[in-house]
Amino acid sequence: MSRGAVKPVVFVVAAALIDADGRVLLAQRPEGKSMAGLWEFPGGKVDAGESPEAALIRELHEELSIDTKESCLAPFTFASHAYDDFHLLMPLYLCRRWWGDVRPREGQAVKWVRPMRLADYPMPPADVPLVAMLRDFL
Ligand SMILES: Nc1nc2c([nH]c(=O)n2[C@H]2C[C@H](O)[C@@H](COP(=O)(O)OP(=O)(O)OP(=O)(O)O)O2)c(=O)[nH]1
Repeated sequence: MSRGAVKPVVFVVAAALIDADGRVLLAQRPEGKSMAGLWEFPGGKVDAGESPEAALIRELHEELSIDTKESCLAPFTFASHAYDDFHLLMPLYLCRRWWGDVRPREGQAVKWVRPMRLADYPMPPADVPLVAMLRDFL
């Protein structure tokens, strides 16, 4: 039985922000980053010693200048995906309540997208199953 190549597991948290019209926020990965140009759920890597929820609250603040709290983050599903050089483990939370207007702070384009239209936006391969689940759920 092959155990496969050992890759570092990278722990990333992400949120599907859902507005009052049931649209989901996607953010475009900026030039200079890996997978530039693809659309993703806002979020980022969990720091050592940080809880997933605290990391997500921090990332939403840093990237979009919104504030939310742990009780507004509902665990939904997760991605487990082997990229060439690392294995991504990424819980996806649903978030319907936050404070402040979405203001992208890192030069990224953002877009509110109806669930049925999510597939029109090219996303990282890890996200493809998540999008199908979101579309079915919302
Ligand atoms: N935030 C987010 N990251 C995602 C998604 N799908 C997906 O494969 N990723 C990957 C892209 C990155 O490799 C990693 C997130 O890292 P990050 O956003 O904190 O940091 P980064 O782009 O600077 O990372 P890097 O890959 O350029 O080192 O997770 C997603 O929907 N949202």
